[in-house]
Amino acid sequence: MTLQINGVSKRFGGLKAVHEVTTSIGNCTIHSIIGPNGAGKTTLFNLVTGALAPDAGKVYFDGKDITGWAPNRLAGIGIARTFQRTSIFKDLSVQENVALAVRSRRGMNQSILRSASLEAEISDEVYAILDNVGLMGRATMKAGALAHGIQRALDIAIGLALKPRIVLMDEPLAGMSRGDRETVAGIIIKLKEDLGLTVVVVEHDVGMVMRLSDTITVMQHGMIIAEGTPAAIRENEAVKNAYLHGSFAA
Ligand SMILES: Nc1ncnc2c1ncn2[C@@H]1O[C@H](COP(=O)(O)OP(=O)(O)OP(=O)(O)O)[C@@H](O)[C@H]1O
Repeated sequence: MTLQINGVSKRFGGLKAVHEVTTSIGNCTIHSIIGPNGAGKTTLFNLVTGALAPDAGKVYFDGKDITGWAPNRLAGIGIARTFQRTSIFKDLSVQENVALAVRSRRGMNQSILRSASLEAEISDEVYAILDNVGLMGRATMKAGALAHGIQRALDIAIGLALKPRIVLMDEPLAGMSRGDRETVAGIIIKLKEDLGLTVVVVEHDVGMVMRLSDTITVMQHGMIIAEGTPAAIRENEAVKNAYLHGSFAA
C-alpha cells in the first residue's frame, strides 16, 4: 500500500466538502476518483497534495504521517502532482522545460541554463523522461507551440522529473479532443506498466476512467459511496443513482 487516507475531513463554513473519507491507494495501480459535480473530489485531491490541510484525519505515505505537508516537501518523498493549468514555460523548448525540472530536483543552479543546449549530465535523464511520454520527436520544439494535449504530456514529463513514486493528476483529460485523450491515457498506462508508478486520477471522463483504472473510488456529498474495480462500479446501484443512470454507457 502506498497512500493511506484515514478519516479525512474538510469543511468550508458549514459545508462538509470532504467528510470522514478513508481509503487506500495500492502500489503500482491506477486509482481514479469520480463523482458528480461538487462531490468533493478536488478538495480530497488538494488535501492529499498539500494545497489544503484537513480539519481532521490523517494521510500516510508508506506509513509516514504526511498530513498537511506542503507540496515541495511531498515532492521530496516522491509524491508529484500535475496541474490542470500547466506549469510550462512556453518560450522554452520541450527539453529545456524538463531540464529545468530535473535541475530543480537536483538543486542545481538554473541560471546557467543555455537555450540551445543541455548539460551532459542531465541530458540522458531528460531524454529518458521524454521517451516515456512520447515527446522525443518534439524535444527541440517551443513548448508554447505544442498542441493542447501534447502540452499535458509535457506537464506529466515535468512531474516525472521529480522521480516520483506516485503521481496525482487533477482532470488530466479535461478539455481535450478524443485523440489527445487517448494519447494522455496511453501515457498514464505507461507510467504504471513501464515505470511501476502509482497514479491517482480525478477525472470526469467516466468512460476513460473505466478503461484505465484498477480501482475506482466514487464520491458524493463529500463521502465515498462506492469503491472497487471498474466492473463492480459499473454495476453498483448507489453509483448508478448518483449519476442518474446516465454516464456508464462507455
Ligand atoms: N475554497 C472553497 N470555499 C468554499 N467552498 C468550496 C471551496 N472549494 C470547494 N468548495 C465547495 O466544496 C464542495 C466540493 O467541491 P469540490 O471542488 O471538491 O468538488 P468536485 O467533486 O471536485 O466538483 P467538480 O467535479 O465540479 O470539480 C462544493 O460544494 C464546492 O462548492
